[in-house]
Amino acid sequence: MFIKPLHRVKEVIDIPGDKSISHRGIIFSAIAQGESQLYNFLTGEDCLRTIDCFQKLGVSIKMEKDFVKIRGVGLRGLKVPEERLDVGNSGTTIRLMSGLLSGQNFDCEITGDASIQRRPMDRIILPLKQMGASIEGIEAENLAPLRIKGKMLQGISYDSPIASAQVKSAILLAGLYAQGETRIREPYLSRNHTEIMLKDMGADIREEGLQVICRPGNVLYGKERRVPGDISSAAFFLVLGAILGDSDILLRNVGINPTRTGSLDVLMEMGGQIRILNVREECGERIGDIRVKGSTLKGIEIGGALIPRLIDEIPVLAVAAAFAEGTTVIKDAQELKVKESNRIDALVTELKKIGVDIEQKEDGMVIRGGKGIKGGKINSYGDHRIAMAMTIAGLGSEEGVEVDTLECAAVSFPYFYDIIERMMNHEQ
Ligand SMILES: O=C(O)C1=C[C@@H](OP(=O)(O)O)[C@@H](O)[C@H](O)C1
Ligand SMILES: C=C(OP(=O)(O)O)C(=O)O
Repeated sequence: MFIKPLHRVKEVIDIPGDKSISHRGIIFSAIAQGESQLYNFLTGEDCLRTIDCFQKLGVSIKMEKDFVKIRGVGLRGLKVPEERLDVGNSGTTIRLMSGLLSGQNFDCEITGDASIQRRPMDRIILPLKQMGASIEGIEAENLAPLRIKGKMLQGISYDSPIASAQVKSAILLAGLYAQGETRIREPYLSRNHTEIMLKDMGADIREEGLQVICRPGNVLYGKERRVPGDISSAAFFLVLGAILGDSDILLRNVGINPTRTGSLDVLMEMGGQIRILNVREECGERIGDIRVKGSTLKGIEIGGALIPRLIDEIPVLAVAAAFAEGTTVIKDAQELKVKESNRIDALVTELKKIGVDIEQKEDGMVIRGGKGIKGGKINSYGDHRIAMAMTIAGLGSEEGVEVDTLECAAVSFPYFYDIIERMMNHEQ
């Protein structure tokens, strides 16, 4: 698709449901007692895969008009699946489910697409084995497909070398089935939706700074909840509004949990005209509307504790940096190499092609901005965040950008290109 340059955008956009919270809504409701209803559930491909896996584990999950209805089977009610579970492109699904499946009283296998089969699983295999799990790569060590044999687990105290909510959540899910207490400590705080939702459903979970403590034994209760809009999806339009001169975009009902708002902090520090309005809380998650106006941006340094708070937004923040006066340094972000694609390689290669002065580093990149983006043809590597970030680059470019595959956006933002087409057809 050819993305033609826009000069300004005035829009009100309802952002689709948060991917992390939608996954957790299915997983925790499946092992709860009673029925749960999830409103504003993200019908992206990743979350549909999570539904499919739990249906194969014997859980009744139905898509109603406005919500997803899950009939919980209780902690011990999952059934042996008749076939291998397939998570598609979703790292969150395979890692969280591996923790859950390790503590069942049956064996099963789980896999995903080519990208999932390249992503590291040792980060969960190692701590889960310490808990007594039996989990191994079937074709290659520490890679999916995985064979998981249900075992009696023991609680552990684990110092995670990386700040990863997927690792933390896998261990907490195993901890629900373990004997004794489970503790996880991470170097920086990663998103805490698991802690918030499990607590809200009745689990004995405590957060103490960078440490989470889980005690088994409590029953989880199903309930009705509304999934906040995904700030990782909102970020594409935050950047678009900021880089296009006379723009004014209002994004409604966006999750602004402080463990997720790194992109807001960064864009504001860069000079972005951003206001957060109508802040409220639902089921422990903070929600607000975000308004962004055309801004004059300046380069900054992004690293350390900020990284887990904006990890999925780095592709589009790199686009913002191309429009910012001065230098932007992104460091401590080596995790980007093990996402759906190697996002450091992808960003540096593709942004260079469309005229950005960008230098690759081992743990990130340096962008000398202020010259904007010229245009050209890019490769998205089938990675949803790269395709959408390059689309925003195209809208802000001088000559337009040809983006190769658009289908991958459906992984996390199913109607992204409907919004983009509408904007291009009605240049305001
Ligand atoms: O737990 C989650 O829902 C997620 C955690 C992050 O991954 P890591 O835990 O690997 O950092 C993030 O990149 C991913 O999109 C979703
Ligand atoms: C990394 C991502 O997701 P996952 O790890 O669930 O595949 C993402 O959505 O950018």
